[in-house]
Amino acid sequence: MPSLSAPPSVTTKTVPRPAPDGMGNGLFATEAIKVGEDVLHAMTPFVAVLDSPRLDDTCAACFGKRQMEGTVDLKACTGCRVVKYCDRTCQLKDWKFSHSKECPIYQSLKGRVLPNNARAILRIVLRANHGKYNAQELELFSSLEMHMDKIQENKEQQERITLTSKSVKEYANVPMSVEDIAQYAARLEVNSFNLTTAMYDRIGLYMHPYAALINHSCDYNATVGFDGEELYVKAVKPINKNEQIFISYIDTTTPHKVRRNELSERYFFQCLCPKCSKGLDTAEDRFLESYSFESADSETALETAERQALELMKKASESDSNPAESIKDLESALHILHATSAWPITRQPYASIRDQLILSCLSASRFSEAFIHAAVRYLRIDTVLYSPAHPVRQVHAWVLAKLAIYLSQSFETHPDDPVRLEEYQLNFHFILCFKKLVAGNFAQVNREFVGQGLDPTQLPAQTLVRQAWGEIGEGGAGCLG
Ligand SMILES: C[S@@+](CC[C@H](N)C(=O)[O-])C[C@H]1O[C@@H](n2cnc3c(N)ncnc32)[C@H](O)[C@@H]1O
Repeated sequence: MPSLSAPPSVTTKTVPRPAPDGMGNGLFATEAIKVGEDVLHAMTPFVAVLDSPRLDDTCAACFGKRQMEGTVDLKACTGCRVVKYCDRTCQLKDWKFSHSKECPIYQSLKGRVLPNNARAILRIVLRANHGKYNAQELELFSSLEMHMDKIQENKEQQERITLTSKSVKEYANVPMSVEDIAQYAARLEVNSFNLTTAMYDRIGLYMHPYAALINHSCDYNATVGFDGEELYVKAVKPINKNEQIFISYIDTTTPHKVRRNELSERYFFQCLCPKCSKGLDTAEDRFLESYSFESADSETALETAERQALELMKKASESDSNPAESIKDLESALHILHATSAWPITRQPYASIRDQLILSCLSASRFSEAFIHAAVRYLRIDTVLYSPAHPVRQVHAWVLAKLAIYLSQSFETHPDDPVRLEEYQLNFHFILCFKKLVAGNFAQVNREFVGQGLDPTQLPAQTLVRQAWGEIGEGGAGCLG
């Protein structure tokens, strides 16, 4: 192994070294790290690009950070009209990073927008060929696992990578072979992160060759988050000196079989973490034990329910569906799972359907309903699915607190006022910036409730909401399915 170390733009309490159990290299703690502390902080990405639908509503330089802090009128690049920026500062930054090289290429495509992975590979190729990476960054990148042998066994994946690499070579017009570009593409597939907002919504892909050294465990001790273009890895469990850092590459709230398939398809390994070693004996899989199979068809009934619920969830997430239609579909999906009498509210896809339903309710200004589902999620679901310090729990806690405050103040006193959703969401975003989130904890949320004179059982005359709190308190959340 070449001597790998963190580039100067990274602050970290880790060191890379070979990891056990065929994991390749990994990162190990150089000192004890407390819950909530930074494991790693990278100031800039090796490459980061927005997903195509986000090009229109998110700044391609700060990735929405400035939009969270106040109203920003995004302006399209006058050259290519593909990317948008908050202002000249953001534009100049991206121009220097690599847009000066890619802008003429985008222009030549005459309105056709390359998919996100092609845009990312193009950026890496252009930057590498113009000497914009230092030797240390390139050495780290070249050391990363790419599983070329496995990719070559998969005809579809191989063809996709070759096709993208050929196009990138043609557009970039650089003295690099298609094979070398294909290696960049393969490394990107295995090593990129989902770039997310502070609300953990995916907006693009992000690659950092030092952070990419972190291996996966479904029983992880750290999580990744973003503040604009900065990447943070925070401890969600106490980490001892010399202990390996683990994050989760996938949604670990899904059953064992789903996790195993996702990890082997995209990352080519079998997870041997403590959670996977338990096989079916975990909260995600144990639910069938209490289900009495009366006939051979019973298991099929559960599978049918799951399929129908997933279909409705997919339909609801299609970009052109209006929020009221989505709410109907998502409620039907919840009812299908609830009607099996065997599906705990913590088992996927129940939890994800509810997450989506909360977003649809907010988009449709149906805040009482959003509140009820947010309360069930915070009190009954997150406590099972996530460790107490997990940032997702903090995002959900803030959403709940803000909804409670909103419902108790504005909603009650001005029932006829049209709700200005933009303002409302902006307010959310402002509060939910990543640094604040991870520094926060549940006591803070509770203090906010109390500080606002809010006892959830004493909320104003919102019968539905008060009733829901009562039901949750009595452990009756299942009836909200
Ligand atoms: C993002 S890279 C992590 C860094 C990698 N270990 C390396 O040396 O380049 C992902 C790859 O690491 C390996 N890996 C990560 N977590 C693993 C685990 N829990 N068990 C086995 N291999 C793992 C797999 O080869 C996977 O495709």
